[in-house]
Amino acid sequence: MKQIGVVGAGVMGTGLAQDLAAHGYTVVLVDRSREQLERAEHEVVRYYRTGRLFGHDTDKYGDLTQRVTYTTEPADLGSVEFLIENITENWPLKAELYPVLDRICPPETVFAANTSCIPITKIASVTGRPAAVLGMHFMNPVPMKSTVEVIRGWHTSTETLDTAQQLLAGLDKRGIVVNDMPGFVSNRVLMLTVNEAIALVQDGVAEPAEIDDIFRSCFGHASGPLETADLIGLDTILYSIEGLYEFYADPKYRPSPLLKKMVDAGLHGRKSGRGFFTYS
Ligand SMILES: NC(=O)c1ccc[n+]([C@@H]2O[C@H](COP(=O)([O-])OP(=O)(O)OC[C@H]3O[C@@H](n4cnc5c(N)ncnc54)[C@H](O)[C@@H]3O)[C@@H](O)[C@H]2O)c1
Repeated sequence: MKQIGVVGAGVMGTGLAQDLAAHGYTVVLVDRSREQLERAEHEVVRYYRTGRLFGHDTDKYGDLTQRVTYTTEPADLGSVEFLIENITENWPLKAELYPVLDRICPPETVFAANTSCIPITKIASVTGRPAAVLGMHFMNPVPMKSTVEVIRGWHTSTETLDTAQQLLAGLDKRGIVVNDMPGFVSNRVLMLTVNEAIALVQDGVAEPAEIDDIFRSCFGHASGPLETADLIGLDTILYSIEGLYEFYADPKYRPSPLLKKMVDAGLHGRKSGRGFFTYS
């Protein structure tokens, strides 16, 4: 497996392109926004130059920047052997995209959905290859994280899971396989925690820095829920929690009004320069 398609050049798609290229894969990176592709290219070049500072051998296979193609044309995915989809966490958008990918890619191409919460079985249902669809929930930032939550949809075949594990091995990562339900393991728990942390800010119980400090200092977590939310993107958090609310029809997933207000105000976290904290 050498050529990998990556659809969506946002936070996750860019991280994947960096990591795949650094491990010798050739990447076709697709986004509908030219501006996002330009931003992604800038980040890939920056990673090539600075990755070594974080102990990453970005030069192991030569110049990784030469192995990424940037395009707005899904038709350029016609010969990829494996595809990882990372577009906005929005079901209508994904439901429109997958049938297009299904027509373009060879029937044996595996489709891995890097979604936070959308059920894999639902994604597979809009393709003609449900056995070749699985979830691969990569963690952010992709090049820094060694473990991936792998999701087995209703129809996902053993061959598809094996192919995905092979790709992960090529990235020096390990997959933990779980069954399919909205939010899987990680985000069914994390989204509730983040949402409740936002409710604490809304209720004036504590400042964001104090909430995160409690998680880091008292529980020994590597980061607090609000800095994690900023890293993920508050828009992605809102889409995810709205998805869980809808899929489970359970009021425990009701998004915090403060989260909705911040997203409306354009405070999308680290990627927009401001969320619960400010970034330069
Ligand atoms: N941010 C995280 O920490 C994180 C972690 C794991 C998984 N995810 C999941 O990964 C996916 C992407 O998240 P992100 O944070 O990178 O989002 P993002 O908002 O940073 O990027 C999404 C990208 O998708 C593009 N896009 C939207 N519709 C498209 C289409 N039809 N065709 C091509 N490109 C399209 C947008 O232009 C944008 O560049 C989501 O499903 C999210 O839930 C996110």
